Amino acid sequence: MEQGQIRISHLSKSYGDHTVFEDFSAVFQKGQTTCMMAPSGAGKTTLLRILAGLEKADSGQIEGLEGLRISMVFQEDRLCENLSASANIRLVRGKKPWGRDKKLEAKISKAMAAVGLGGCEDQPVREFSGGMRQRTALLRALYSEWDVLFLDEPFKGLDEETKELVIEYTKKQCFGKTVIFVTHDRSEAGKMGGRLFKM
Ligand SMILES: Nc1ncnc2c1ncn2[C@@H]1O[C@H](COP(=O)(O)OP(=O)(O)OP(=O)(O)O)[C@@H](O)[C@H]1O
Repeated sequence: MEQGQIRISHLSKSYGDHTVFEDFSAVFQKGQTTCMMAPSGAGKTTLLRILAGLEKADSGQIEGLEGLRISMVFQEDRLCENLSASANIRLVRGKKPWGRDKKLEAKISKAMAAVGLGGCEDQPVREFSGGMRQRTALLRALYSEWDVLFLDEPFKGLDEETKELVIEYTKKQCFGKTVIFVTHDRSEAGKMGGRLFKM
């Protein structure tokens, strides 16, 4: 296998009688963003879950992810309701939610301000709107220590102005890194840049 690639070979996955994909092969370059586009139900989330090791394929092979640290933004935010936004993000750095780390907190505040969440650091996420939660989940994924990042429609439902801000920030954080970004939205794909892959 060539260095610097994630290689998917002859992957098949069914749920009962329903075949999600069969004999699917693809190559993703490391150190780049790949925007993966496909219609709803094509199996994008299933593929990301298999790549992340959360689900097993029925057959096929995945090479190039061995030993790499994976981070992921799910379609659901999966936040800890009673923790503040900042504590949710700190958790993935192995920090206790109630502990204080001034340097990290300053970094988190800066990141939150960059995505339009300035001043909300200490607010419990149960008080957040859907869009605020979504951005917190995105920052949490970006702030974990990762080699490969999977983004499953992370900008869906954000208003256009916020989306611009968040894509700009995400793009900066992902520059030169291995990212697989799933979206239906051609304009989001265009704004994130990178290679377009149609599933
Ligand atoms: N746990 C499951 N059990 C049974 N069927 C499933 C399961 N997960 C996914 N599916 C089915 O597999 C197909 C692919 O689902 P998946 O969520 O991967 O698609 P997707 O391309 O990500 O769709 P969307 O863009 O709408 O999120 C769908 O038909 C879905 O109903």
